[in-house]
Amino acid sequence: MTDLLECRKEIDVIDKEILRLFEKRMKVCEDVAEYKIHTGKKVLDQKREQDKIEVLKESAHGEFNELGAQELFQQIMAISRKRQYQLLTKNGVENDTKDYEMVDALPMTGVNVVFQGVEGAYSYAAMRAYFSDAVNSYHVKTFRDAMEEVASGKADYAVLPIENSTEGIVTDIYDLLTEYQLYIVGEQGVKVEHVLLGIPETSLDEIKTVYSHPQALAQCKKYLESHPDWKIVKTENTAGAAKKVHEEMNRSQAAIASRAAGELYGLSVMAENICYNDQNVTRFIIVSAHPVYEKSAAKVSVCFELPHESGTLYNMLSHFIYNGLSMTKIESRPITGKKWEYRFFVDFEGNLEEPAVKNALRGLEAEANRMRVLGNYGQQEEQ
Ligand SMILES: O=C(O)C(=O)C[C@]1(C(=O)O)C=C[C@@H](O)C=C1
Repeated sequence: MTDLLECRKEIDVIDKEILRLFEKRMKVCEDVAEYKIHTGKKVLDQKREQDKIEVLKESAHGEFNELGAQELFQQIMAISRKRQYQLLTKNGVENDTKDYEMVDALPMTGVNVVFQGVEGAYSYAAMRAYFSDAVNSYHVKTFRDAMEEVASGKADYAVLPIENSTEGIVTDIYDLLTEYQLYIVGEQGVKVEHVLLGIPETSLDEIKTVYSHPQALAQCKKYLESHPDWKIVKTENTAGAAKKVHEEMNRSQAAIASRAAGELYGLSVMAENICYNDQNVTRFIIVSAHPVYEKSAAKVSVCFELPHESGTLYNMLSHFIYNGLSMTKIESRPITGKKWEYRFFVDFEGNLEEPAVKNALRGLEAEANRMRVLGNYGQQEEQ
């Protein structure tokens, strides 16, 4: 029988040799980086990598080692690229974020701010919480309209809901973010406490129809399930539902919306705390046409598409891990016109000024099919 200690000793010697050769190889890669910095040649050369893998596989013995060699050298070359991205950053080679401008603080007074919905909507509450009273605010009917207002320059900022802690992401906003060349410059959380609103002095057994936005209906689904005979009707926003009940003055109608919307439209609260999650918060983003970020910005949002190949997502995420960046969120959305292909949205902690962030973005930019930095915003969470 072979001796384990002997085997381990032999492995230690081999590993030392592998490490010596790895470091030797990395030194050569640094020379390659220098060449690429001077010539502007791209770090990633897929053809060269494929050719190398083929040659190495041919030299390997047996199927198992062929696959092993492929995986090993793919990793070695991925590390080589990451070292090269670091050197490019160190040498001040510009990347995709070169148009981003850092500011001490965003202009917040005398600006035009658009939100979707009507007054009394949660977007309105988010707008009020984020901006001072010194802004000119107005509302539009749809999320797309809000995006258009910013894209055309009529509004400086739009306030849009992107995620709810109970129901998850607002998919329309994710899709619109890829359609419009706009930037996330801020975020605001709003605690969402839905109530059932009706005509004053109406009782629950008079209700036949309940109006609200699909997200609010979903957040209150347990409550609605306890009233199976009610007809549920979707509206464009919660405050709009309250407005409708107020305008139609029909005692059989009720709306699910905020207490503030009820006050605005003179409706009574018929049931409180009807959302099944009492930690129900909606996160809103502040969108601008200008790629700016505040000095204190602590969160980066990116989106990218990937080739339909095994391991591509793993490779992309390795850029965050390798650069010590903490990923706080990942989402995917189907790409229209490309069946079973997805666009990924990742949030991670950092500021565009940090070398680690620059390195990771450089890697994503070079290795994803399409990559865009959606914004750098948000404050560091208080400890
Ligand atoms: O040969 C190059 O151009 C390199 O940058 C070196 C290297 C490697 O490590 O072998 C790394 C990245 C390229 O995608 C291809 C190969």
